[in-house]
Amino acid sequence: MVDPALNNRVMSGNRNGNSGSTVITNIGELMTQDLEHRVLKDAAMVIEGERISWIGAAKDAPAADEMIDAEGRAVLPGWVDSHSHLVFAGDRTAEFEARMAGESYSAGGIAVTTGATRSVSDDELTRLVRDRVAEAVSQGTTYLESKTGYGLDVENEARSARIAAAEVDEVTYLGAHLVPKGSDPEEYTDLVCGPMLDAVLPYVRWADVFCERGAFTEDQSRRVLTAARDAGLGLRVHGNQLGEGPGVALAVEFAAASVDHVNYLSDPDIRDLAGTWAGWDPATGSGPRGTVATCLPACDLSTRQPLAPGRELIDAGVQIAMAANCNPGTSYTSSMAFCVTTAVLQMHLSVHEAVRAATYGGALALGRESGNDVDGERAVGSLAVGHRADLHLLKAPSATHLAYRPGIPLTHSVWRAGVRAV
Ligand SMILES: N=CN[C@@H](CCC(=O)O)C(=O)O
Ligand SMILES: [Zn+2]
Repeated sequence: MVDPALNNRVMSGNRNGNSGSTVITNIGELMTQDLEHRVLKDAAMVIEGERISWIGAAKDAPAADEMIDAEGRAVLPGWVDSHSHLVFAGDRTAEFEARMAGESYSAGGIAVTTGATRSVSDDELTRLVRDRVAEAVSQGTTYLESKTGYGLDVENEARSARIAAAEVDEVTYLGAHLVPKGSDPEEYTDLVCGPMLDAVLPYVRWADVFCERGAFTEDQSRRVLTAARDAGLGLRVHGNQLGEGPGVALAVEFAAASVDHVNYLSDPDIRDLAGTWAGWDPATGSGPRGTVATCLPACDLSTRQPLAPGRELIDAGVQIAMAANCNPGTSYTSSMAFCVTTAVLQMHLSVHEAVRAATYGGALALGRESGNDVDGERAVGSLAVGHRADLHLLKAPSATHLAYRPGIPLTHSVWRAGVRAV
């Protein structure tokens, strides 16, 4: 059961609202996803306020105000879901049914959701987003990004950004999701780069563009990325989802934090992405961060696209993230566990690699990883002293059960910024 009050963006203290300490002991497997990739057996950890203050062997655990016996269960970092589109109303069941009957996905369906989203009140849209965040948290997600992109005019994009900013951890401006019917593509791109960008700026940290046939061309995408960069936003790109195209190359050119989907990659795309990580040291997390390739396996299955080549990307030296891409068109799920299961069973990642992509990788895509405590906020996506206490206890002795027991809801309990959320 999720306490809706726990969905607030900034939280501190424990369930009782004080800043006492809690030791979680008798942890069967503690998968830290820290820089050393430590996986501890018979472990314990201590939470103080919103942070982790101690990690080690259960036998050495210090005393604390409260003691929780994990009874041999596994503990991992809460999921960091770095790609979602939560600000929407309505659903697209009919489109999904048609797709399962053989239709292919096209960007045009975004217009259906835009109409439904514009038609609901602020209160209703807020409730819908809040419910989706609660659903994600109940499955172990503790840090969540959402895009705008179903407003597609100045007023509705600003409204989406404002609502998202109150409900999720990171907001990405996606006015460049679809050219609305009846609009001239160049004039609409001007709007995205001008008045719409100005209107969303107070609420967003990132900007994105859907660079794909049926959405935005390479030139239009370049204009959007340039305007967003000049406005001080971090960048990401929806790229190479429906076919090979310029998305990855643009993301690399603009040093974007991530390029997402990445289903159709040429050899040069993979080589260029790997090149962005050449100066970064994975052992210390220092050096210039490259462009994360974000894989969205639930979306790939729901749109019947080939799964993103996560194995090849990792082998080439690219840092990857895994995200649920919750949205009504291509991936109506917030289940990160489903993505991890698919990554292991179908994309040939090890359990450790899949969990890493869904925790540390997401944090890397959002610039919130270890050693990068920007704006005074604590690192997320890995468990180490000083990091935000975002924990996911499984109803299982090891993370391997996520793949070994597909479809079984394995979330036992969740802490978000030191607060028991589930
Ligand atoms: N591909 C672009 N945007 C979303 C889907 C949007 C929609 O069809 O509603 C995605 O990430 O899959
Ligand atoms: Zn998306």
